[in-house]
Amino acid sequence: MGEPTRLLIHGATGRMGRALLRLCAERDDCRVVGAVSSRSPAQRVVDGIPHFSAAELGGAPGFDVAIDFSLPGGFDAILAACLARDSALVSGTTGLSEAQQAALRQAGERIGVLWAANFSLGVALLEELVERAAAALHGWDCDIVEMHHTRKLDAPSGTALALGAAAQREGAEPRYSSVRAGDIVGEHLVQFATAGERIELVHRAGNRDIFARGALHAALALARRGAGAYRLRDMLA
Ligand SMILES: NC(=O)C1=CN([C@@H]2O[C@H](COP(=O)(O)OP(=O)(O)OC[C@H]3O[C@@H](n4cnc5c(N)ncnc54)[C@H](OP(=O)(O)O)[C@@H]3O)[C@@H](O)[C@H]2O)C=CC1
Ligand SMILES: O=C(O)C1=N[C@H](C(=O)O)C[C@H](O)C1
Repeated sequence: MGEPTRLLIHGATGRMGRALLRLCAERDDCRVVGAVSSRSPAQRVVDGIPHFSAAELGGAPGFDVAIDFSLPGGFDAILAACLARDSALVSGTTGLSEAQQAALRQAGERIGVLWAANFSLGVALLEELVERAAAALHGWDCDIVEMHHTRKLDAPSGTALALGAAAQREGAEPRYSSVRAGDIVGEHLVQFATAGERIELVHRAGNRDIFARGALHAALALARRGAGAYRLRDMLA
């Protein structure tokens, strides 16, 4: 095995950031060289990992790939930091604006970038199943119901919107419903309905490790690729 891939975790104190730090600590093919969050005190070192606040991002050490699970307000800075250092970026931050998505695609001309609304294997398959069902079910109503914990800020979820794009058919717009309750990690139901029958496709996340493992897999694969705007399915093939 070669040198471990150097990772910067952006959004490190959050629910996803903490899962990533824990999973990285169990592996020897990657090394976290820096952890960034909006408010981490300057020069704090936890378990040997230097933490930086968003304002100190420029002082973080060199890294091969940044993994970003933060908020849209932090996205421009991490993308700029990756461009400035010729480092790759894997992002799972949802609620990005059209302009931020366009900036990410443009960055793909210079560095490797990969954004996904959901890094679980199950949702990657669900998207394909929804595409297939939508292609076969002309004229059926499509409803997407997503449920998440009460701390989630964006609605509909990024995954619901991605599933909606997969379900898009001429003349039939999917409808979205969002539930925010308790500590639900993430559930997505795609229902196709017509007179007398319904099809339901459901994914339920039981913990955040499924997303963190997918993002780590994508980051290590992206480190071996050149510039480009990749999708998660490019890294699963
Ligand atoms: N694609 C996927 O598979 C998944 C995507 N997500 C998405 O990931 C994102 C994070 O989710 P979650 O971990 O639950 O959120 P949390 O609120 O738990 O964590 C957010 C993290 O981002 C940091 N942060 C906030 N603003 C900034 C900023 N301006 N600059 C740098 N860091 C910042 C916070 O730092 P501080 O604590 O200091 O404020 C914190 O570390 C959300 O957009 C969520 O929808 C979540 C799960 C899976
Ligand atoms: O914020 C979350 O928690 C999640 N966000 C993602 C989304 O918006 O789809 C993925 C997952 O459902 C958890």
